[in-house]
Amino acid sequence: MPGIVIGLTGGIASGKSTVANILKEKGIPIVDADIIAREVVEIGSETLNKLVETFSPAILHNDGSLDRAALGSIIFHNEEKRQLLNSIMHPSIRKRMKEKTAQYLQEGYSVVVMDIPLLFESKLTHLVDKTIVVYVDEEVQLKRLMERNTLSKDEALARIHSQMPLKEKKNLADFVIDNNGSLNETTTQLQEIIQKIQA
Ligand SMILES: CC(C)(COP(=O)(O)OP(=O)(O)OC[C@H]1O[C@@H](n2cnc3c(N)ncnc32)[C@H](O)[C@@H]1O)[C@@H](O)C(=O)NCCC(=O)NCCS
Ligand SMILES: Nc1ncnc2c1ncn2[C@@H]1O[C@H](COP(=O)(O)OP(=O)(O)OP(=O)(O)O)[C@@H](O)[C@H]1O
Repeated sequence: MPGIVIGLTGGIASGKSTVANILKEKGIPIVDADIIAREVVEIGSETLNKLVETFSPAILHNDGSLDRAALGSIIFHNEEKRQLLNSIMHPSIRKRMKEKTAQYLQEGYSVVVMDIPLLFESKLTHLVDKTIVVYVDEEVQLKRLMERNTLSKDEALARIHSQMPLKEKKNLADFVIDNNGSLNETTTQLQEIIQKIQA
């Protein structure tokens, strides 16, 4: 019986990693796009060199590593530059995500989760069998993002508005987790969804 691939998505700071960690504790492997996005821009990588050519060496720290805050302040305030960034980074991220997912399925896992923030924006739903959206109200999302990343309201809103509205994603999902409440409430919803998917 081939394994089921679940696409986990939501909005920035909506709780995808929090949900992914609960799944990890259940022994379900997670293929995390954000982690892979860090791997593909390691010092000396072709992708990082392309980013420097495109956005200038101002996006590097003195040690040659990517200054994530510097690049973020450029692309989250400029749609054209964000699309340019995506065209440079997404092919290698997507390739590596597919490889990791295929590897877990080959190892015999019955469920594999792909944690992809831009699952719907990047039209990647063909890679997964079922989708789960982690939903929060925008004011909760804004508060949690500002607190977690110590961002100004303006910076946090720029990031939130660089993605498809969560209300839209909610309507596209096979399953929705309402993460406005406690971690326990989120865990209960997740357990019910996993039981339905594995049934
Ligand atoms: C711009 C970067 C360097 C900022 O790094 P930073 O450490 O501040 O953020 P981090 O990587 O933790 O991402 C935080 C969240 O931002 C959102 N986000 C990231 N990239 C994008 C993007 N291109 N468009 C919209 N939202 C994005 C996601 O919700 C992500 O979970 C980084 O976000 C990045 O490399 N983005 C491009 C890769 C990408 O598109 N990742 C999403 C894969 S689906
Ligand atoms: N149910 C909850 N109650 C309170 N705080 C929460 C809850 N879920 C998540 N958080 C907190 O909100 C913040 C964002 O959660 P998390 O990092 O899981 O979101 P994310 O969707 O993975 O974010 P990103 O898009 O940046 O990857 C974190 O500080 C997390 O601890």
